[in-house]
Amino acid sequence: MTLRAPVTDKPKIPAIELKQLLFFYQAGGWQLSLPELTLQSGQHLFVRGASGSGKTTLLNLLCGITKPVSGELNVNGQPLHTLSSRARDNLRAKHIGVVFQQLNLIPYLSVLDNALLSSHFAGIQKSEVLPRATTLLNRLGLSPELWHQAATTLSVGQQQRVAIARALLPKPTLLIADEPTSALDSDNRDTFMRLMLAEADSNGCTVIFVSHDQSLMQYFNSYLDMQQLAQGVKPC
Ligand SMILES: Nc1ncnc2c1ncn2[C@@H]1O[C@H](COP(=O)(O)OP(=O)(O)OP(=O)(O)O)[C@@H](O)[C@H]1O
Repeated sequence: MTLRAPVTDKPKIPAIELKQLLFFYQAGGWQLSLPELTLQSGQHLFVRGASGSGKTTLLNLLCGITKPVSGELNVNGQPLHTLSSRARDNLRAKHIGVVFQQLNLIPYLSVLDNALLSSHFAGIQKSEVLPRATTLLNRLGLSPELWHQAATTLSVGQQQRVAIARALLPKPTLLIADEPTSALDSDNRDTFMRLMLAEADSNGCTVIFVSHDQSLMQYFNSYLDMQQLAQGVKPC
């Protein structure tokens, strides 16, 4: 008789797990010290904090642009604190969508080509991603007559939507967004937030969203400010 092992649910790997994380730009200067944070896959976290409290620094660490001075930082089970810069870039290209305040659109590329750029870096064929790109641009309110214009001819609010489309197209497991709604009016902001989070949810994507705008907290299932994070408070 063969005895089968009982069927058990695989333990889920947290989307983010950080422990005793320390980062500084120069020794003796400002430092970011975070005792603990765990985010489950699919969680949507809103992070707020005063100017200069380290929000952008934290996002740079989470997406592997910078590396902690000490401590552990695991993203989808990958130990970012041990990976080389190239391995972190690779992980970001394949699994992390990023929208920064500066947007970083390529000025001479069209709206469509800017949106497709992330998929190119993730190694996804254009023919495979094109139908999803056009659907997503439409859903974000960017109509076909805009797709072949240079991205920088668009309003800042439209450019923010191109940047979100670019971040979401390769179906990342983690979306990191730094003030992406700052140039939108309240109607467009509401549409944008709902679309971004619905799109993220449809792929089970974890979201970390940083903003000064406390009214956006209503869209999130968990919340932290930088001060609480520095004290090791768990998201509520
Ligand atoms: N490249 C850098 N070199 C040295 N110090 C830096 C650098 N970038 C940021 N800092 C410092 O690190 C601290 C945190 O900056 P950070 O940009 O992370 O804050 P923030 O909360 O995102 O601010 P804001 O809301 O104004 O964008 C600040 O004191 C800032 O001066």
